[in-house]
Amino acid sequence: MASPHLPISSADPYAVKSPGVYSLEAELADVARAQNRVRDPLAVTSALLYLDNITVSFDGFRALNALSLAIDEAEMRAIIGPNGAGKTTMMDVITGKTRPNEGVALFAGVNDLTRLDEAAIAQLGIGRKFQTPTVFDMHTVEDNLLLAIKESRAPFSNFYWQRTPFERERTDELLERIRMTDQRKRSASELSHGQKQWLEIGMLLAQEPRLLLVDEPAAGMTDQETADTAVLLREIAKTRAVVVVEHDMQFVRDLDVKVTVLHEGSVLAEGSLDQVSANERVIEVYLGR
Ligand SMILES: Nc1ncnc2c1ncn2[C@@H]1O[C@H](COP(=O)(O)OP(=O)(O)OP(=O)(O)O)[C@@H](O)[C@H]1O
Repeated sequence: MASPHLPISSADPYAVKSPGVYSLEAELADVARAQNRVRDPLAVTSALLYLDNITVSFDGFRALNALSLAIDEAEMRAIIGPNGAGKTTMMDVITGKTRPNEGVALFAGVNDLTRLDEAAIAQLGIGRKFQTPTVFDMHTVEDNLLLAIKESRAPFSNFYWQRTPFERERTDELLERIRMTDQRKRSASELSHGQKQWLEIGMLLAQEPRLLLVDEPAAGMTDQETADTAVLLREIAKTRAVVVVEHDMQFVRDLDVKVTVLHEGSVLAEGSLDQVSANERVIEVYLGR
């Protein structure tokens, strides 16, 4: 497996360049350091996310059955598979919502996800986007982002609408990244379904996750929104890992990334969409139906 881990050198990309002087870069460097983003020399794997032999049983039924999967830094992976294949359960294991009965789940080679709670895992830099957008409808687009920025910096603190220079710059940057600068003053309640999804992705990016888990982003989107979402996720995956669970094959094709097919709680096939689409077992259990 390729190991595009981050460099550890005197030219530390996360170094604070001018201590004492405000800069967005320096603020983000603190986030990276807090998430221990420079590769730990004790890491047992170069993969950012490493699942090995994960089994989850519900009353004897194996929702995950010896599942093994590795995701590299800044890799985007699409996960497909029939209903009940175990996709959601896998996301639940990664985020600490479900404890596996067996197996290894490591983040950044050192963090044992099976021993951490959901809050600690989020703090490590794993963000999860559920299928239904959860934005604050009564607030504007930019205030939704501001709330997420404030929450990521001082969880559970009192909320003040006044913005610091960091928050102003960060809001602008996130608006640009999700291509919603021209929508900033609109109430979230007026947005289309697709725009709400992008806004929520922006809110997750406010936490600077190293790994973003995205559950069926294309569901309910127009064709244009679906195509735009693929472009957005590809852009995001240049700087962080993204795992996308999706049923929409045109969307998966647009993502143009390695695909993992799950079936009955295990990996059935991996490869490009063309490769897995030609796999007879995959056709039999999923694509050909
Ligand atoms: N809490 C639970 N208790 C019992 N069975 C469960 C539980 N959660 C999931 N399952 C079962 O585990 C299997 C895997 O479910 P999961 O939701 O992970 O599949 P999925 O691939 O996400 O499916 P879908 O595409 O329909 O969302 C299913 O058979 C489901 O019924």
